[in-house]
Amino acid sequence: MHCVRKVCEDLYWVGGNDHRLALFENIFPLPKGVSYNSYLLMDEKTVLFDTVDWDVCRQMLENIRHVLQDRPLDYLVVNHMEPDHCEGIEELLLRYPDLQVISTEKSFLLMRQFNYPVDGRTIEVKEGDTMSFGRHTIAFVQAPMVHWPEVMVSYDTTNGVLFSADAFGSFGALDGKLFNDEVDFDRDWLDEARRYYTNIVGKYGAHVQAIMAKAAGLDIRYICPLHGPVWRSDFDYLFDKYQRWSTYTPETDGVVIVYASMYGNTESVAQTLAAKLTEKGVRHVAVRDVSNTHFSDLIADVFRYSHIIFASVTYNLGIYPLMHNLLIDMKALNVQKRICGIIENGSWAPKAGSLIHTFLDEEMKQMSILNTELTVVSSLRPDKEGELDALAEGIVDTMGKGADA
Ligand SMILES: Cc1cc2nc3c(=O)[nH]c(=O)nc-3n(C[C@H](O)[C@H](O)[C@H](O)COP(=O)(O)O)c2cc1C
Repeated sequence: MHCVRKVCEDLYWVGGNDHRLALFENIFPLPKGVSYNSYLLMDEKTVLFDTVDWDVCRQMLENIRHVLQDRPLDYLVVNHMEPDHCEGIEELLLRYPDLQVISTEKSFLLMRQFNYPVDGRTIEVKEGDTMSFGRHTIAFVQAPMVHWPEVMVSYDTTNGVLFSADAFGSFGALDGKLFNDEVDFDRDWLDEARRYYTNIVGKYGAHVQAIMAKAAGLDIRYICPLHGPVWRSDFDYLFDKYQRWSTYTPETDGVVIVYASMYGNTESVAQTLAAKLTEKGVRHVAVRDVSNTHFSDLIADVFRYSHIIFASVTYNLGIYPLMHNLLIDMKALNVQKRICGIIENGSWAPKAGSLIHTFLDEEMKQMSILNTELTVVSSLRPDKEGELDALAEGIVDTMGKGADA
């Protein structure tokens, strides 16, 4: 059965939703599913913007057939040549023998590498090129590294629709609700949108800034991303989030305490610190066990909060492996400009604290470390509580002051 939504005059969402896929990119859990968005423009020519993953390809084909009725598909614009948006290409080329594919030089190179049979059916576009399909004229804008090097976005100069590729996307299936104003985005979508952005595009903040600067000059009325809701209102809300995330500016004045604990003693310190902070009036305090929180959630948290407290046991003279992995992931995704606190635990030769300190200091950018570092020897005894209080004070004193505090 077809499942289509009208976006605006002449334009239809013809993508698909998937609740069965366990892991996006074979790594990120999808508790709320995922959508693959594909958009069909019905002008004097018919133009499809991107395709979908193989899992929902039949759904997309049925949707396209339903909207086209007996018309052929004339053009396919490929804004992003990642396979989750391209698995429909081959099938479309077979079904529509006159179909031509519009994309960038790099994108066609990738298409050939991935064995999509596009040869002889390509129209190459570059920055600033436009094509008219009747009433609608589309401008093509390069957006390299948002999130692959070949990416472009397409802008319909006639009605202000921006086909934004992976930018402004989110994990989560649409489940019938296409537009941002049909959902409570802040309540139901923001966490998954943050997890999507920070883990998928987070590394490329400077490139996201570049495309946002280009977008600022456009009269945008709709943003059509490749995953998640279509935006047709509240652009300031969305741009504010993207501005913060892409400049590594915290979204929330608050603390995420990430702990690694094998027997519960370090966990107990983390809980006590959380209680002390809450008592001191800090409203946003999150406590995460590094062993049972998926790293993609931890990455979303460290992008979100102004303060990160690392509380780790020493493990064979090193940092607990999962905590070490988190630090490596944070570095890989360019996390920076945070205020950090360190709590270490060791029973005979505590080392985790100094190693975390060195990592933050030498491997990462603009991480400000509170000088109230705390060493716990096996368990926190009452005579050490003053040191934990001092750490809590240091956190409260630097709240709202950014990483330069
Ligand atoms: C496998 C293993 C390796 C450890 N290696 C060290 C170590 O190299 N140096 C040290 O001081 N403590 C070491 N410890 C002790 C822990 O760092 C920590 O003090 C202890 O597990 C209590 O904290 P917890 O209850 O939060 O797990 C080790 C513990 C385990 C189980």
